[in-house]
Amino acid sequence: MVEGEIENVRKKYKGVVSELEGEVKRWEREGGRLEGEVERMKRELDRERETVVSLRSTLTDQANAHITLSTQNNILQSQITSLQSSLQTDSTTLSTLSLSLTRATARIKDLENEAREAESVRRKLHNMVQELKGNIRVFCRVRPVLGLEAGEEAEIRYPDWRDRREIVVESTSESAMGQERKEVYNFGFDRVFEPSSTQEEVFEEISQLAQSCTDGYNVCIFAYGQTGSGKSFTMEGGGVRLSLSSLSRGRTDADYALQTAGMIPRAVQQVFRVTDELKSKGWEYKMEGQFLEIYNETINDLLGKHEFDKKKHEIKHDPKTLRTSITDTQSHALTSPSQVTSLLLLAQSRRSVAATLMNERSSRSHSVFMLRISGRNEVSGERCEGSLNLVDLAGSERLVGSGVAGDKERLRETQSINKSLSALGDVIGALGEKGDKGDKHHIPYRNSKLTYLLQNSLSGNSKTLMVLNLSPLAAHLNESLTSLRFATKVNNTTIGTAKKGRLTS
Ligand SMILES: Nc1ncnc2c1ncn2[C@@H]1O[C@H](COP(=O)(O)OP(=O)(O)OP(=O)(O)O)[C@@H](O)[C@H]1O
Repeated sequence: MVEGEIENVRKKYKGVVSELEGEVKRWEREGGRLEGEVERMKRELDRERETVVSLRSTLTDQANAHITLSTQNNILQSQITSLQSSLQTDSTTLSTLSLSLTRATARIKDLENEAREAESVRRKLHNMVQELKGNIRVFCRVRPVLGLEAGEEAEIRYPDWRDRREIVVESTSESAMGQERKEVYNFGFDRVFEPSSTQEEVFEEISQLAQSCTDGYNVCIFAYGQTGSGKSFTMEGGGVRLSLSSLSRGRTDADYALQTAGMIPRAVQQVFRVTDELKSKGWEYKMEGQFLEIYNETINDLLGKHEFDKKKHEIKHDPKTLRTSITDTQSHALTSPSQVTSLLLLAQSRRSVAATLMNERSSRSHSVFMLRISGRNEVSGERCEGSLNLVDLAGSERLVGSGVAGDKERLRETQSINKSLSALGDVIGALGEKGDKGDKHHIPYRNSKLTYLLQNSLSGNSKTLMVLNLSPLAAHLNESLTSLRFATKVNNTTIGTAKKGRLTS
């Protein structure tokens, strides 16, 4: 029974036991899992410990770096403070300096104005000296070396940089003993223009003179010099003859023509401007112009009705009015500078037509642009008459060599040129002597067409300027010296003080 009882109990608890056994196994598995977990946590803890150690050391490093940086920061801060203070000082100095600069600039402006005024006083005094000296002036202008001529220059110096009145020419020759001999020639004129001088600069010196025709003076401006020395360039300008150098600098024809406009267009422009300004003072002006050429002692009208002037012209001087007229020539009423430009172009084209027909005729003839001006002042009742004659003389070179003697036409041209140029020199010389001998002294105006044509503008009562044009080339040195001597003779002549052709009605 007990056994039965045990068996019953065993049966009764068998399920519980197996359940408990299952529970024990589950707990054993859980224990194993927890042990693994503990193992993993331990490893993790170790890693974290290592991390903490490394972080601590990093922290220490960072703390050290922080200390270094804050030290540097302090140093920089103090540097900034010191820079700021020196900046402050500098900006104060700068303000002082800029104030001094403003004052200095103003002073420079004042001084420049003073210098300009002094220069204009000097110019006026210079002009007064000129007036006292007489009314003939001589300018000398040396043209630049042209492209292909480089390396062929003569030795020419301009030592008088202030007043620009001297020119020194040096020539080297070989003596009979074979020794090199250097000769130095000094010349002085009223003004010397170096090759770099512009047309504007030349006109600045001439403008007062040209303008005086509006005050009733007779003014004569001659360009003298050998062929190719720049006479036409000076009187008429570079015109449409574009130089290669100007093209390469990208200039247009119009720019070049404007910049290189010569004394004739500039003088005409100025006369128109001045007469326009004088309108407000009651003056009314009438202007008329002629353009003549004297070739082989005959006069040709470059502005006549026909392209070729075949007429014979006579020069007439009215002793009462002192007016000069040339029979059968056209006198054009001048109304605007642009109309004058067209007339000049017409004259130029007629000269070049003639030049192609007759071997370089333009350099073998004189051209005379004559502007007559008469003014009337309705308010004051004054009247005045003046004239402006701008003359481009024939090439002054002496023709040597067998070719000329054989060439009849060339010989005749040369004789005509020599005759008229020496007549011009004689007239100027005689005008100089007239001062000593009184009015009865004979002036040989009739010795050439040129001097006879300009008789009334070449008296002691008129203002005369000769612009001597020189070539800069060594090959032309002898010709240049001859020209310089001729111009010196003219320059040493004293002719009377100019008188205005001012009449009172
Ligand atoms: N001041 C200057 N600047 C630039 N070129 C110049 C100057 N003077 C003259 N020339 C140039 O030199 C050359 C000769 O000048 P130009 O024809 O005026 O001489 P000229 O004395 O009138 O000669 P001709 O008696 O043959 O008429 C031209 O090509 C001209 O353009």
